[in-house]
Parts: sequence; C-alpha cells; structure tokens
Amino acid sequence: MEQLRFFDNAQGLKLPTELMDYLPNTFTRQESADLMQKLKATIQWKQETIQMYGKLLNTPRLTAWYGENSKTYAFSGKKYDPHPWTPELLFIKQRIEQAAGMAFNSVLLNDYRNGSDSVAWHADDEPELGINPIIASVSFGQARRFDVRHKKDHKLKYSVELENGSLLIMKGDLQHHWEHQVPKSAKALNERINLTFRVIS
Ligand SMILES: O=C(O)CCC(=O)C(=O)O
Ligand SMILES: [Fe+2]
Repeated sequence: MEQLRFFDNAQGLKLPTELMDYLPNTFTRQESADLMQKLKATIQWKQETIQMYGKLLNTPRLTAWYGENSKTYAFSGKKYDPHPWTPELLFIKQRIEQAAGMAFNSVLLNDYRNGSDSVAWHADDEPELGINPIIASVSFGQARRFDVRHKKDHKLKYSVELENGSLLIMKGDLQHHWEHQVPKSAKALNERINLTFRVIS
C-alpha cells in the first residue's frame, strides 16, 4: 500500500487525508440545536426492516431519503424514492456544498435514537454512486464513534468521534477498499442525527 498522509482531527487521532477530511464546527451550536429539533419533527422517519438469516429484523436506527425526485436509490434489494427537499435540508446542503466545493443531489438521513442504535460495517459502493464517490456526512446531537477499517486488513483501522455540528468528507477509494461503522455503545447515549449527502447518477 502506498504511504498515507495524515492530519490531526479534534481528538488528536490521525486520519489519512486521501480518504477523509474532518471539519468540526461546520454548524454553530445554536444552528445544530435548531436543526436537530427541526429534523426530528419534520423528516418522514421510517423504521426499515432487513432480511437476515431468514429472519425479518428491524434496522437499528430510523432512516429517510430526500433529494431530487428522479434519483432513486437501490440497496439491500430495495428501491427507495426520495422525498422532496425541505427548507432545513436545503440550508444544510448549501453550507456543506460551500465547504466541499461541489453539489449533491440526494441525502440519506439516519436517526440514532440512543446507544443501542448503530450501523454495521459496510461500504457505500452501490453502482449509482460511481467510482470514488465523495460523500459529505453531517452530524448533529450526541457525538458517536465512526470506525473505518481496510477490507483486506482489519487491523488497519481508524476511529474518529463525529461531533455535534461536524462535517466528515469521505472520498478517494474509501468506499471500495474500506468499510465503516457506527458501533453500538454500552453507555446510555443521547440521540444523534446523521445526514450523508451523495451524488446519485
Ligand atoms: O452515521 C454515520 O456517521 C454514518 C452513516 C452511514 O455510514 C451511512 O448512512 O451510510
Ligand atoms: Fe455509510
């Protein structure tokens, strides 16, 4: 593997800058608190189910898809039609488009209601995202750990605490050669809302 460059994030952990940029305080505390309340109230949150080992299980978080109506998204054998943009989502989108220097046409929202909610190891490598997609991940509320590991060498691993009001840019070959997760926590944790802005072709 080629030599990776690193930058220090807020916790002093090193992340390879080819794969991720971490921008804390992309939203102020006040903006984050207001947006969290608005998103909780206005987004059409859904409890999805997944088929696993012949059983129908609840996804351990609430989810929702928003964006341009022509951009349907298929994963885990299901197709999702996005809801139209809301004023709050357009406000967030504008801020992160400024920070990222590019436009996005879709967003997946996740509501982690407490420490039992999580997202398992996966890569966002669906064909409609294209090669080396740039995904902009915004977090509000409870800070949660975000882990990244190399698909072929699980010991090659990075962790970053995704704080209230932060923006994480995922890029390079992160979705092809690496996986990410937000693990469950044994501690009692408050609610967190995450938005991953994407370009769907
Ligand atoms: O909640 C996060 O920080 C990550 C969410 C995620 O990986 C996804 O929605 O694909
Ligand atoms: Fe993901």
